[in-house]
Amino acid sequence: MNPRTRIKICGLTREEDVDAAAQAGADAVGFVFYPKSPRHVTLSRARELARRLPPFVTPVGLFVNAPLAQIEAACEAIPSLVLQFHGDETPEQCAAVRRPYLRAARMAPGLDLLHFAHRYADAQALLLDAYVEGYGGGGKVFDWSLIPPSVPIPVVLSGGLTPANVTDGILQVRPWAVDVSSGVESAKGIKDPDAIRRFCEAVREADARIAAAVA
Ligand SMILES: O=C(O)c1ccccc1N[C@@H]1O[C@H](COP(=O)(O)O)[C@@H](O)[C@H]1O
Repeated sequence: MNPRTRIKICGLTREEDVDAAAQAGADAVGFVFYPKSPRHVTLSRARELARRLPPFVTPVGLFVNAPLAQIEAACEAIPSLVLQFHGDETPEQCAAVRRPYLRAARMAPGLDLLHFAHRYADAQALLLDAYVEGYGGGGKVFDWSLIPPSVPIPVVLSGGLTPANVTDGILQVRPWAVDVSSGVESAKGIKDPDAIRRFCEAVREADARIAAAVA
């Protein structure tokens, strides 16, 4: 049983959003290094933002088909960085950086998730996202019933989560963690502190209901 669903808030670009996520109880925050994203941050900007994080809040660097040198430079600049591969990276490319990583699985119908998990067995977690044009951050929910019951790697549920649907998502999927970007924004790349707070409260609501059900 997962006693506490971990929370990642992704796509942070501003100091106040980093502070809001940490204060609301986020376990991780994501910095998007994909240049085509409206949430893209430069390495120096991400380093400034990561320096604000209190202890035990993990910075995550999101990459889409980035060159190895760029990923290594990010790891050097932000020593505690965990990686999120959200493109077409092979298992060998993910492993080459020698860092803990999350591997995004874009949930198109027909994807064999167990086979995918087997290929990326070195990943710390599989991050399940809706299939959208442009790789991610699309605010689209996928059909959670496509997730097989026994994925052998921890699952991070993602894709179109909001304060209104995350409780249901956790109760249905029972993921290790949840990840949100557009569902807590007032504009692309601009987080809404109240939405972040409500999102985290909705996660705790799910955890409380799960705990009550097993008590
Ligand atoms: O946030 C982005 O712009 C982004 C760009 C490219 C790949 C992934 C991206 N974000 C990730 O997408 C999922 C779902 O986001 P949303 O909550 O549906 O907006 C999430 O893991 C983000 O980290």
